[in-house]
Amino acid sequence: VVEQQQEQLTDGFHLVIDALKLNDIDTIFGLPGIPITDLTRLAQAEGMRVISFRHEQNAGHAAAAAGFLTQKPGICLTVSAPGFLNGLTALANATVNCFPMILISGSSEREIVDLAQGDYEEMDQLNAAKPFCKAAFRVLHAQDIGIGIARAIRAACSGRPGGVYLDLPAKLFSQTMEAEAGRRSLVKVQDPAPRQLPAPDTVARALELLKGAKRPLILLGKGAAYAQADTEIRELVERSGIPYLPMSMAKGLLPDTHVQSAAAARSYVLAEADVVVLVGARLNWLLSHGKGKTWGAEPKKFIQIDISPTEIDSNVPISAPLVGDIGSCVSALLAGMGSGWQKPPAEWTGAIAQRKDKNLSKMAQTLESKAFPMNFHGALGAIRKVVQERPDAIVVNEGANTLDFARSIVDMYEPRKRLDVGTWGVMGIGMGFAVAAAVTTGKPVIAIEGDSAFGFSGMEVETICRYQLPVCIVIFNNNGVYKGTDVNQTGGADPAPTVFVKDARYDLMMTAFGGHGVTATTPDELGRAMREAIASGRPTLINAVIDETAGTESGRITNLNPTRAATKK
Ligand SMILES: Nc1ncnc2c1ncn2[C@@H]1O[C@H](COP(=O)(O)OP(=O)(O)O)[C@@H](O)[C@H]1O
Ligand SMILES: Cc1ncc(Cc2csc(CCOP(=O)(O)OP(=O)(O)O)c2C)c(N)n1
Repeated sequence: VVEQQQEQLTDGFHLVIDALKLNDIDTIFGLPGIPITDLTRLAQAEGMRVISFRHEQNAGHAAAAAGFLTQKPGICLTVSAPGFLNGLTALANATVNCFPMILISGSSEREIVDLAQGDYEEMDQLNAAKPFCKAAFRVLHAQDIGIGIARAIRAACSGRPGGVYLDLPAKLFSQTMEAEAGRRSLVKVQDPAPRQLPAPDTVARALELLKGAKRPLILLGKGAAYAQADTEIRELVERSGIPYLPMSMAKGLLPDTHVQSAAAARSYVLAEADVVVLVGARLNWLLSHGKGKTWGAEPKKFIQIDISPTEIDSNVPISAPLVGDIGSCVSALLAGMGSGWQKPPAEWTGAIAQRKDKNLSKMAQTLESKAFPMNFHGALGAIRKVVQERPDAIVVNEGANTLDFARSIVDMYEPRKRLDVGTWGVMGIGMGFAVAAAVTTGKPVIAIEGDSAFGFSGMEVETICRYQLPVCIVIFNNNGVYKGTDVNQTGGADPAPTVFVKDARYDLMMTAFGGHGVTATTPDELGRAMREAIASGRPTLINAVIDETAGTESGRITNLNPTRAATKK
């Protein structure tokens, strides 16, 4: 009889797993520990893929990248307090970048936390999370687990996607309830990201403005990549004949080699365009807030497609806002354009082509550099060729010079194949994004890493080896943060704050865990090692030796550094 009664019961552990599976979530990125260790074990036993990391921040970045790639919220699972806090940076980064993810953390008992009586890992996590996410929920009763997870999924995916926190106190997991009642309490979210169609008059206004443009430009942001409206976006560009500029994670929506890409003439088109169509791109710091010398002397007119109504007019007045999801907005524009759309004046497209050709031929010479030790351009010239051969590979990229140069040198050919530091410029996304890309797509992953950037998540090399993931890490080893030449200004024995151990052997980190490690000192060696890594599918780390005098401090954003006014010692 007891056994029968047991069979008729379920508990918090199983309800969490059943609720996730009911909503087609099959992967958890996390780090086990009290009170969620058994949840990770049970989830694995119930057929979910549980990827266990060495630091929760990397699990969180993986969950966010999985959200960007799949449009389903990536799940990061952590222990309470310090584990939760470690995941918080990734939750905040997901929210800033509009990636759907849910941070689920075990937590201490409410009655002890609220009386500040000193529980194990005591923290009011729900309130700590709220400033850094789209929404935050706590579940206290087993029968509410279904609705709690449903609310978290919808909050993460609907409207502007983002990070959501879900707080599950330890006691919840062992609560039991009738199995049938438990099943009925689960919620399958219907249409978590409902289409939002633009108002017809806003479409007409936008087309009217675009029709009159002499120097139009389309600017594609990572929202356009996330929207998975690839066919509509390509048709908008090609049918209109308007030159386009992809932001870094929108590269590959159309191949970077596309005749209408204006990326190699970026400064010219931003300064000279008269009407700019923003598609899932914010006029934030990455676009100089839509004003100033970057945007030239002539006032611009902006058409902005965005699912967030309050993004409109954030920095400059938007003449023709189109509020809705990108797929619906672009489809409406295409419908309104009809077939006889007038292409932009040849004077405009010709001027762009001229500048593109000049800049591309100048860059081509630098990519053949045989400098020894390698410089950024020589190494990236080799990587560029490998990515051209394997357009299906996913590129992860972080660093300063390593990031800035790779963004313009390494062409992308397919949508959602480039994952980088995004809106926040956060270092440390590398290995988490690489794990998520490999696990989510099964495709080869090429992580192009500055040596300092790699240091933020480097311990996940063990995770990559443990799951035998097809990740090829290329570390641009120039012996320091930015460059390796900084000198100690106090004359003391300590190394300067930005330099590392010279000629470090990062490749041995990979061999330490059974992967393949190799040092490359020339572009040919680098290219060969990458091709071998991709062909073998084996976790590989290539320690690419880069001239420590190459590059600049902070790459292209050196100007953001405050300047020292006082010279007083
Ligand atoms: N499906 C979607 N439809 C419309 N807008 C979207 C969608 N997904 C995200 N967005 C919007 O895309 C924008 C992305 O901007 P941003 O992150 O600044 O891109 P980038 O850095 O590439 O310029 C955000 O304002 C977000 O609201
Ligand atoms: C979480 C966080 N902490 C610090 C920083 C500040 C920073 C921006 S870029 C960077 C690393 C640059 O060194 P790297 O060797 O990777 O670069 P390079 O050789 O020039 O390609 C740091 C530390 C950021 N952005 N995020």
